[in-house]
Order: sequence, then structure tokens, then C-alpha cells
Amino acid sequence: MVRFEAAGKIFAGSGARPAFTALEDIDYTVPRGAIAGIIGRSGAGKSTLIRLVNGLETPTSGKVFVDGVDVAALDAAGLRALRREVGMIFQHFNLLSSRTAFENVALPLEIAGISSAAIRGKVLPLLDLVGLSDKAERYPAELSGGQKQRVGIARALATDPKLLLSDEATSALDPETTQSILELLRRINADLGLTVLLITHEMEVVKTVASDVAVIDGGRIVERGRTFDVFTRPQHETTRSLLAAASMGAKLPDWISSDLKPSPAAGDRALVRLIFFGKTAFQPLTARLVAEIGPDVNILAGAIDEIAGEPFGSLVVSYPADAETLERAARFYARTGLATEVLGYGV
Ligand SMILES: Nc1ncnc2c1ncn2[C@@H]1O[C@H](COP(=O)(O)OP(=O)(O)OP(=O)(O)O)[C@@H](O)[C@H]1O
Repeated sequence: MVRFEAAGKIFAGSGARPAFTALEDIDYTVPRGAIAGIIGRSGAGKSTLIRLVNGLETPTSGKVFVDGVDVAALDAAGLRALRREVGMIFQHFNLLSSRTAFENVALPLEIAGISSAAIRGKVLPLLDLVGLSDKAERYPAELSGGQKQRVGIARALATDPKLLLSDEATSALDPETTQSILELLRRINADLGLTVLLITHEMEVVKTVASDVAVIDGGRIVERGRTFDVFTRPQHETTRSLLAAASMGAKLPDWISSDLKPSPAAGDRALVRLIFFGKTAFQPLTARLVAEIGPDVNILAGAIDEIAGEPFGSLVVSYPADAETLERAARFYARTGLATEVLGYGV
């Protein structure tokens, strides 16, 4: 549905301001029907990336295709047609304050020259879809943040797009409202078959709805894959630190983690995070751990979490960091294929 081919973006400098490379060598495909997340820190290049998809920015190298069409090659009429196919929702909703919810949703249809009877026939079901039938005549100032975003979503759907771009659509919302908007996006994706490409700095958003994720850092994609795989076995330092900040899975109290050393001294214990899959894996795992590594295994933290609908568990354990125990543990992990992460060493 969306394909980036070696896409790059350099913003030209002017005067004393040097040119800036915002994106470099982006190869990425969003499959039709997927909810794909692009995650990265502030300034990583997420907004620039998403703006390449609807032609708000033009790549300075490489290409971006939507449904096989090279976006940069479109003329003005082609771009207008593309933007009917590609809806967008925004962090600050971008509603017109002088228009009611109904009139905001109707706007793209008015611009497309649709008759007012047809507009009514389109807008009312859309307001119903997003759960705002009773707010049609309200102005944005009379709506909550979540309700405004629902209007934004209904407006984005007005032209029956095939693709929805979401630019930090839940970043201004509280956690509960975020969940309800994500649930709405998931329903739209499933019921209307709409492909969704969302950018966010919030791990929680990707974790809840995105089946696929790409991690962007310094204008490059540093890691990508199925969300479950990337989140349970992160390979890149950026992914690890974003996950740590989001406190996914089992988390150690600060007073333990702040005292950890990178290598063991005599008498130290190894602190290791074990990651396993499925709600039921917890119990047999702990029993086997003790049987294989020895009785001196402490469980420091444990949690069962869910990523894109799939359960996973993590357990932080400690055991003596002597050579023999470490080797027994390494053999056990290799044999079982358990994903592990050494957090450090301490007492
Ligand atoms: N028009 C522009 N001219 C020059 N530099 C720009 C321009 N637009 C963006 N940039 C720079 O490109 C980099 C990426 O910006 P972008 O907005 O894509 O990041 P982001 O990941 O979306 O960050 P945020 O989450 O803070 O919006 C930033 O360093 C930004 O300053």
C-alpha cells in the first residue's frame, strides 16, 4: 500500500543555516490492511516521513509510492486525488472552531463538490461510527479532546480513503481516552479494511494496535519487524531505551537497577531478564530454572503483558555470578531458546 524506496529528505540550508538531513535511505513497506507504527524520539524524522506519503513533503532522493503511484510525480490534480485516498489525523485535531462537528466532517465533501443531501447521508453515519451522533451540532470548544479526535477521524474518513495517516493522534490525550481512540482505529481497520500508518513517540500506542513497527532514529530506520518480535527481542539500543522508558514488562525498582555493575565481582549475583511467550509459560519456567540453575535463584520481578494482542511474560531473576552457575544458565537458555537480557551484576 505504501512503499518507501531509498527515500531521503534533505532540508536545504539558507544563509548561515546549514542543510539538514532529516531522512536517509528509508526502505519500508506498509502492507495493505496493516496497522503499522513508526516510533522514534522527538526530531527522529517521523513527521517528515509521514508527510512524504501525502505529498506535503517531496523526497530529495529515492521514491515514495502509494498504491503503486509515485507521489512526487503527481501533478496538482493527481495530488488532490491522492489526498482523497489518504486521510490524516493530527495531534491537535486541526478542527475549524467556527464549524460544528457535522460541518467539520462535511468539509472535505464540500470541497469535493458533493451535494448537501449526499453530504448529510455521508456525515451522519460517520458521526455514528465514531460514537458522536448526539454531538453533531456541537462546536469544537464544547467537545473533550477525545471527542475532537473522533470528529477528526470521521472527517478523515469522509472521502472513503484507503489509507489513514495518524500523526501523534493520541499524544494530547489522557491514557484512558488514548485507549478508546486506539480501539476505534482498530475497529476502523478491521471493519473498513483501512490501512493505517501511525507515527508516535509512545510505545504504548504501537504496543496496543500496531501489528508491525519500524523504529526510526536520526532519520534512519534502525529496527523493524512484527511488533511482538521487536518488542520482546529488541536488537537496537534505541528500541531498548524506548522500551525501558515505557516500562514494558517486569521492571526492577530503581534502588536495585541503579546499583548494577556491568561485570561481576567476587560474590556478586547476575540479574537477568527472561522473556517468554504465552500466559501459561510462567510456572513451568520457574520450576525448570531452579532445577537447572540451582536452588539459589531469586525472582525479583515478573509481569505478563500483551503486545498487539499477544501475551508475553518477563521475569527478572538473580543467581550467583560464579563461572559454573553462569555456564549452567547459558546452557539452559541455549537449549530452551529463551530470550534473555543480562541487566547487570550486584549483590
Ligand atoms: N522545513 C524544515 N527545514 C529544516 N529542518 C526541518 C524542517 N522540518 C523538519 N526539520 C528537521 O528535521 C528533523 C526531523 O523533524 P520531524 O518533525 O520529522 O521529527 P519528528 O520525529 O516528527 O519529531 P517530533 O516528534 O518532535 O515532531 C528535525 O531535526 C527538524 O528540526
